Amino acid sequence: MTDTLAGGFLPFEHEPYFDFAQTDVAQAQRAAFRQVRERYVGQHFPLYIGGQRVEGGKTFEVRNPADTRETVWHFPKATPQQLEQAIDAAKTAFETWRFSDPLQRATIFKRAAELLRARRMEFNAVMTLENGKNWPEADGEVAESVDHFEVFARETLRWATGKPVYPMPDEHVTTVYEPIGVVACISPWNFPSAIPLGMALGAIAAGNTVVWKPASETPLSSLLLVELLYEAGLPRDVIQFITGTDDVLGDPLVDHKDIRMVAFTGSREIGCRIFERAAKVQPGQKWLKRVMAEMGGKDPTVVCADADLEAAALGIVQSTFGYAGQKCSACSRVIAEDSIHDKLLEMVTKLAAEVKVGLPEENAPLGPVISASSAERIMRYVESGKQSARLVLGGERADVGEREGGYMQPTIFADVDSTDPLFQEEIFGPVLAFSRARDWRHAIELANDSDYGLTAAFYSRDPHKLAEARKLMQVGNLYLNRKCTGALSGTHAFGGYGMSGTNAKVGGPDYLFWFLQTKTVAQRY
Ligand SMILES: NC(=O)c1ccc[n+]([C@@H]2O[C@H](COP(=O)([O-])OP(=O)(O)OC[C@H]3O[C@@H](n4cnc5c(N)ncnc54)[C@H](O)[C@@H]3O)[C@@H](O)[C@H]2O)c1
Ligand SMILES: N[C@@H](CCC=O)C(=O)O
Repeated sequence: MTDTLAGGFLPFEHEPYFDFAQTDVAQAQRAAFRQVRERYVGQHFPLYIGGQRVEGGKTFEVRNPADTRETVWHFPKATPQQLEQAIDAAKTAFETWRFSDPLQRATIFKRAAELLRARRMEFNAVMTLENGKNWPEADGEVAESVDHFEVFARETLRWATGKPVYPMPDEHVTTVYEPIGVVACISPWNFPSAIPLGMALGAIAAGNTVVWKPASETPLSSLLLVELLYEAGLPRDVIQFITGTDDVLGDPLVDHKDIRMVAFTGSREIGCRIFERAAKVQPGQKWLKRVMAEMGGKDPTVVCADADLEAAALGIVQSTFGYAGQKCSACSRVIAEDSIHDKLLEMVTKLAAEVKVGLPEENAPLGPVISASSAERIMRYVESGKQSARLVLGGERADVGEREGGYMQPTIFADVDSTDPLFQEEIFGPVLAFSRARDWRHAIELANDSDYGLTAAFYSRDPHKLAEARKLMQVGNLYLNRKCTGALSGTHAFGGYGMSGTNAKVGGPDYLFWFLQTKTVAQRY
């Protein structure tokens, strides 16, 4: 695709994934695990405030979800004073960065893309060790991070030129976009690279400065990106990187008078809390805070009687059990037309039963969930589901020998009522609810029967049904005849409807507007 808006950059292509079926590629990934273990395991990592490396003080341990007895690395617990220093440093840096040349910003992102491309396997290995993704899942996310650098380079230049207005004979009028200030970027553990990077690049592409607070489960995937941006030429005080506990870095960061915007991705509970708290104008605060809150999902796959059932079954299994169902976009409900329901259930169950549980570092298809507490929470849903619905597959923790981790069998329930928590609540684990619809219109009604509205898949060969689905399905990301996970930066702008959040659409053509304010200048001669 030739990008006419890219200000002179070369054509854009999504970063291709590694083919781990090739022996040499698999060997290279194994070697990267050995190097990462030698280089990083056991290390203590710093904060970055005002461009300075900050070490010392209390720390916390990051555990390997594949065996939670293993501590992989240590990060600082920032103090309230360090939070204050970080916000202050970002505020000072804004006074310079806000006037930086957009071409300089874009060039830094292009350079960062090159640097990351050269280190993808290392970043994959780090992610696997701290968050339990298998090789292709980690690789998909690191490739998405490369795409983000390339896309945001282009978006920086596209927004730099302002927009045309209807002309007046006696005035020269321009509409231009300006940065807004200090942006707090707060991110979840399940996409520790692409998600915080998308929010931080949105902020700095627009000329803002950043206080980056990663999830405590997965800070190294984020820290390495910050250091990569420094290496690519980003002035070091543009991003402050702080880690620690939520009592110090949660409400106090959101409430701070000098924070202009909170860019958050995570749970509905915390997103709603941030939305509410940020609405209060603090003493000394000179703006209404902007809040981007991208939250959970309860994503359905609708299968019509005329659909390609093999494609649907494969898409369902991939999007439900990939990364143990821990994607906001994961399929967690299947709504099938009555006439094909039983056949589809049988096909999905057969495929799901073949999804082997094992170690992410050995590239098993189904790895552990992030923590013991997460596994316990998921098992509570499973146990209650055994009373309210029909268990078809799994339903137990999985045994992987010596390792201690949240390993779970792929689990499927059938005859799930639309009022059941299995149908309504985000479980965030390898658990699928099957429900029967009278016909395809009823299936769409059931799919829409949710507080959430993030992603959905819809399978049919009938152009009329596909057209109706386009209009009626209430989600931010609708996928027709394909699985509901795997949005690509620059192409599938990502963000949901309803309680899935503010519909920010990262990677899309309007995303940078979130981080900008608009100035109209009218001049008479
Ligand atoms: N819509 C999306 O694009 C998207 C993408 C990925 C994940 N998610 C959602 O994220 C959730 C899983 O992530 P999680 O468990 O890390 O979410 P979480 O809400 O528990 O934590 C997210 C971040 O918020 C921080 N936090 C905690 N308390 C805070 C407070 N009071 N104020 C400010 N920040 C606070 C955490 O430390 C973490 O960095 C799921 O619900 C998933 O669907 C959504
Ligand atoms: N953007 C990812 C999901 C991120 C949420 O966890 C996808 O499209 O599958």
